[in-house]
Amino acid sequence: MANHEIDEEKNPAIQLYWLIGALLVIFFAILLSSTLYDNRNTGKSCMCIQGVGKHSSGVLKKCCCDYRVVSQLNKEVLHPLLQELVKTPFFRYFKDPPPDSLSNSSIKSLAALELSKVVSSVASLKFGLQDDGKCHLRDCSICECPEKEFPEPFKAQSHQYSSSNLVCLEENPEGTVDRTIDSKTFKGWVEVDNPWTNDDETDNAEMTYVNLQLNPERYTGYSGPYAKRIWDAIYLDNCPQNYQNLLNLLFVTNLHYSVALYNVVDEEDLAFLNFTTSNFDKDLAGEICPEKNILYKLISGLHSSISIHIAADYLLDEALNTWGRNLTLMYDRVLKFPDRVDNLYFTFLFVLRAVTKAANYLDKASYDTGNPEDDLKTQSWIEQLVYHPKLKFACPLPFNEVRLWKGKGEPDLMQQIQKQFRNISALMDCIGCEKCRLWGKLQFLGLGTALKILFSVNSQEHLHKMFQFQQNEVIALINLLNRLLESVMLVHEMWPSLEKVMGKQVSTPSDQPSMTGGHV
Ligand SMILES: Cc1cc2nc3c(=O)[nH]c(=O)nc-3n(C[C@H](O)[C@H](O)[C@H](O)COP(=O)(O)OP(=O)(O)OC[C@H]3O[C@@H](n4cnc5c(N)ncnc54)[C@H](O)[C@@H]3O)c2cc1C
Repeated sequence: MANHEIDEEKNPAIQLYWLIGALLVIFFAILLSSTLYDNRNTGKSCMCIQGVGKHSSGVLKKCCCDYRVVSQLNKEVLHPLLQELVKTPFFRYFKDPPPDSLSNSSIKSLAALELSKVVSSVASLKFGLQDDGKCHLRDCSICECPEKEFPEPFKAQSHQYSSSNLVCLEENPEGTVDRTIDSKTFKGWVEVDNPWTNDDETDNAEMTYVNLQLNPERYTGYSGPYAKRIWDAIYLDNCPQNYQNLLNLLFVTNLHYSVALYNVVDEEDLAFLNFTTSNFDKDLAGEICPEKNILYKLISGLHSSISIHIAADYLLDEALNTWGRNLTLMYDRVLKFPDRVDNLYFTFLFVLRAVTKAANYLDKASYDTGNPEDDLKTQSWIEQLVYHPKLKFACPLPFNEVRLWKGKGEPDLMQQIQKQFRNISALMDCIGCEKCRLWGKLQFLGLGTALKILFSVNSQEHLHKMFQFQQNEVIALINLLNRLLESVMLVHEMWPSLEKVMGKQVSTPSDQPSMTGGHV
């Protein structure tokens, strides 16, 4: 018996088992301690992806900051700072091509969509997706404003538009735009390509500046099958392999177009078509491309934000030109859908994380508009925004991107998703309403910039090289953050009155704090 025990101890196989056992114990100990460390740093384990689409009960499930924290931070820190920032000369001008240069880029967008793979000619594609501009309000268009309004560094050195080219497309004060051509970039801003967007800022000599403060994102009257068609195409492009659906969409949109033009389809067919298109998003979000869920959430969150801004500044009475809040619209389009509210928060936290991750770069960047007093203020507000102690303490990691892109074949997936997002950005040129196109382009560029910051392919190896931005990208990023923040605050603010108006529970987190201030 004793001999047998000694034999066992000497048996190399048994010794190996012991060794493996010991290693496993060490491995689990390390795992446990790293999880505890993670939780200590972030308050909870942050994945921010899986649970957000489900109905929330007070927190953004598996997310790093709950609704209450987000709400407090917004009110006390982010809202005051962002409202100042977006009014500064640096952040209020966005570089945008004039409408008459869009026909080429629309064709480019369509080419970018690779629809040529499924249909034979670009011309028929153009017919399929180019918009009719069913935007019956003058408020849809933007208008040009005098060159003297611009900071010196923004002014073109050559190729300026003559005053006869400065056609005022509408007379109301909200629509003023300056289309002076910019041929001078800011000192320190580099012209690098953003792999996430279709941004052709570098090669378009016809770019002009638009004053965002004079062109608020609001109701424009752009609606009907044409607007929906763009959204459908955006959601559809979330899943590039799905060419059959793409084909279906083309078929459907062409039929919509035919219906509008020639009335060639009867009511029953139209009901079928509407049913088909309204189900695209659900299909795409859920069953067909679950791995692209994050992109879907970002787009859906942005869609919610746009809808909230439309409802918040709505033309209530066209005859009397009365503008105000349309609570029913806000409820019908966003608040009665828990996933749309969650996606809005998700997108907001995602963009907030991107801004804080790029803190070092943003803090050191040049905000030169030729007016040292303004520029110093801009610099100081940016510094406060990205390093605010309350933000660092309460919500240190609004979104944890580190755990993404770890699987096999992820570089390919990343490139595939980048391409999809570029295609989506390119679709903005197909929007038939000028003001919607402006805000659409800006916000998708902002989202592309956030994606570039968080998911740059080179982020691990070349951290110091990673953050290089075009001026327009930074302007878009900060303005997008402000738009999303305003939407989140509006949702909080509107809850009590919406419950009264609707007479029922709206889709809100159950621990919703009562928000009174923070008018957006
Ligand atoms: C990029 C872009 C910018 C626009 N900007 C403006 C603007 O500034 N002012 C303006 O008045 N109009 C704007 N529009 C038009 C506006 O967004 C709507 O399309 C229009 O008001 C008609 O709304 P709707 O109720 O038919 O639904 P839409 O908002 O067109 O939605 C289409 C379909 O998408 C799905 N859907 C809706 N919301 C979500 C969501 N959050 N997540 C997932 N799926 C969703 C639903 O199935 C819905 O039927 C813009 C359109 C686009 C594409």
